[in-house]
Amino acid sequence: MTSPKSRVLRTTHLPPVPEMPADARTERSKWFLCVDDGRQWWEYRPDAKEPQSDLDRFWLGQVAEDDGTLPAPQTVTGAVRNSMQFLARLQTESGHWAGEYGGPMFLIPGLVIAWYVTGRSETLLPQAYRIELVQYLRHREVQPNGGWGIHIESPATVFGTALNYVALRILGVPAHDPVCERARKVLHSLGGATGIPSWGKFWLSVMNCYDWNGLNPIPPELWLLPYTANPIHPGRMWVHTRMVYLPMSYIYARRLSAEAHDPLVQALRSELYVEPFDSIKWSAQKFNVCAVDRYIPQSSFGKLAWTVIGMYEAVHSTWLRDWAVDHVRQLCFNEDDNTEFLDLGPVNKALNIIVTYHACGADSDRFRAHERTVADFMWMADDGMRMNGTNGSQLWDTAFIVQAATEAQIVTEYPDTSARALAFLDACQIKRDAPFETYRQQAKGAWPFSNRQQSYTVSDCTAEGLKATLMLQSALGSKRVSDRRVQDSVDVLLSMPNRDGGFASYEIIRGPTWLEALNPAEVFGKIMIEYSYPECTTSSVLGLMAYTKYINDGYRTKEVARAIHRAVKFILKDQRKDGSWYGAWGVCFTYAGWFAIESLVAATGATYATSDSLRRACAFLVAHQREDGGWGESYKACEVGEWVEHPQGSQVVNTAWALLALLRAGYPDETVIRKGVDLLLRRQLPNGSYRQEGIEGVFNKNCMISYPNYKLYFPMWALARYANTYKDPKVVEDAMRGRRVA
Ligand SMILES: CC(C)=CCC[C@@H](C)[C@H]1CC[C@@]2(C)C3=C(CC[C@]12C)[C@@]1(C)CC[C@H](O)C(C)(C)[C@@H]1CC3
Repeated sequence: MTSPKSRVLRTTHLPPVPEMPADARTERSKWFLCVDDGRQWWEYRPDAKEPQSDLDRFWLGQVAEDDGTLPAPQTVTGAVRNSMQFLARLQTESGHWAGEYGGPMFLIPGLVIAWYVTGRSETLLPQAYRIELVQYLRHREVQPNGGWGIHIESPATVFGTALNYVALRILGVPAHDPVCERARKVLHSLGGATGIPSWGKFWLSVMNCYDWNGLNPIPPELWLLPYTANPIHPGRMWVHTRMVYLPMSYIYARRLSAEAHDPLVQALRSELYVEPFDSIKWSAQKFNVCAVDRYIPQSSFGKLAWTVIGMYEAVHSTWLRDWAVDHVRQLCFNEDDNTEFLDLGPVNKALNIIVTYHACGADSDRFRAHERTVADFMWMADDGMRMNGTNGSQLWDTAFIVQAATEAQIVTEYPDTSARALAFLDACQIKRDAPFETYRQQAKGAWPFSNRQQSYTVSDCTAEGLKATLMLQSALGSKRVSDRRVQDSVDVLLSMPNRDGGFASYEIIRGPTWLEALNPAEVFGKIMIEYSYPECTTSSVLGLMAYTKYINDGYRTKEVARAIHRAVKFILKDQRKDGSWYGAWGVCFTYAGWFAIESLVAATGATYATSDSLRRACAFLVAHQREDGGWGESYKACEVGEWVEHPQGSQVVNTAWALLALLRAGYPDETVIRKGVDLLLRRQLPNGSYRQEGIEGVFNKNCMISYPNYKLYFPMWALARYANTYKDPKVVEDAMRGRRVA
């Protein structure tokens, strides 16, 4: 099969998208979360008579904070029980905990553009979804001036504003709607869409309201180079980067764009810029990125390299390009086939939809399979519908809930919940390696971040899945995951240590650090290759230790011991002078500090009394405790790499991480710890849950991502650890005074 050569994505033969009325809403009581074997998606059933589940109602903001069903806790364990009671209400029939996973503000536009240029299928984005996507974008406008940022807490940027503006217009919001008027004003004040970062230049080009000549090339030929001894083969890049640039290179090579005479395209061309579209010098825009957007400074080496690649683009051979495009198309298909069309993440999902449409057509089975799996990424909540950062965080949340409940010694009090969770952990383990080539790490034996179908190995998810399984099997006295399968997961973990002893996210580090200078995505840091992270390293250490503790059948014993030893060395080396660790995946120092301390204590037997590293780590945390007993970090800490106080004060999630860390380290001053515990007790709602506070997670240093389930289980975990350490102390009255009531 060879790829079609046409460049036009035909859009004008379809009826125009009707105008979306400003008051378009769906009925909150008619949304239902469906699950099947770890998959999850929201359905709108306007005629439904059946009641929603607690889970549906919770995410739609309909669960009372005080429904009078739980006793006010008298002991810390009582507060733990209330948390667990609430969590048990939210478990899905699949056994996993589902949740929202929004935050990034550049995902919806890609999908909406893909929807527009591939035939506007009702299956891909049903009307109810489109209404709620618009609601979400309205809700998430930056206050007070309008526009959108790169994530929900970010100030407005060109990237967020231009792309979401296009999304709204595609979805039928007219240019004169106040939300669009405000966004245009913001966009124009930032210089208009010529200064949009490269991923935005790409999406606007697909919409044909930016010119492909204003974009640095994305040559598909790179994929034809030999892998061995070649540092620039894309297979050596960080998996997210290569899987995004793969379909981008197909679309770029064929310059796929909507039809220019589409009236919406014409309208957008006149709305997005401060100058007339036809007067823009496109080749001068390649490196034009608005200052508020840019996170990574443009290196001169990078600029030179991209200029050379640009020269190649001007003279490239057609037959080589055709060959490369065919190869790339096959790799996209392989990715789809390996992941049951879920793909690695929301960005390559939207891109692969376009590739599939172009290569196979809208009536093909492949395109249909793509349409059907879009819903896995969409999450409905009280503020409308967003696109999640992955197809869910099923395994991640479930593994932590299980571990928190195990430490709280309450899994046997919840036999059904626990049995279902174990069934999910069992089903979620990946049972085979990816059958089709896309340069993947071993997958057989791994646990993924979301579900088995998506099938990507992640080091720490494997370890957390393994730990949770072994703990739960032991607590329940039931064995669903055989020792052989546990050995498979040990194999995965042992395939992952880097030369520095640390563990990266999806794969070992495959490329040289200087590749980072070629990072074409100006808004993300550290994306070209993998890096060792203290969080992933800690989870991996603890996973291997759990294996030794619970199974200990002599399998690869020496290698396990060596991997643990080297990993600990990495963690010690990664500690900063001030005693902290920088968190790459959570906000920020409380997150990484908690992880690092866990593995140092577990693997070395270090105590506060014996270890200088632990003492410094604790001193760092204690120095940042706030007056009210809690800890609160702003997401800005991730951007700047230094502690930044949260403007709204203490956050329950940061407080829980700091407490888990101090308790694990054996920090000797109980009053410090108790003050933090009291803050968690005060903030717990009568139904056992907590209110949503600031954003919890991060990726690539500059984009934040929500982990709303964290507030439901990390406080519970910290309270359980406190109760275990201090023999279930009473909830003192002071702590409960001022407790929040709905
Ligand atoms: C730049 C692009 C492609 C954007 C799409 C978003 C993805 C890159 C993000 C969204 C969720 C995300 C932060 C995630 C991770 C990597 C990057 C992801 C997939 C990992 C798996 C890395 C390892 C981490 O320890 C942890 C498991 C917490 C996260 C989970 C989510």
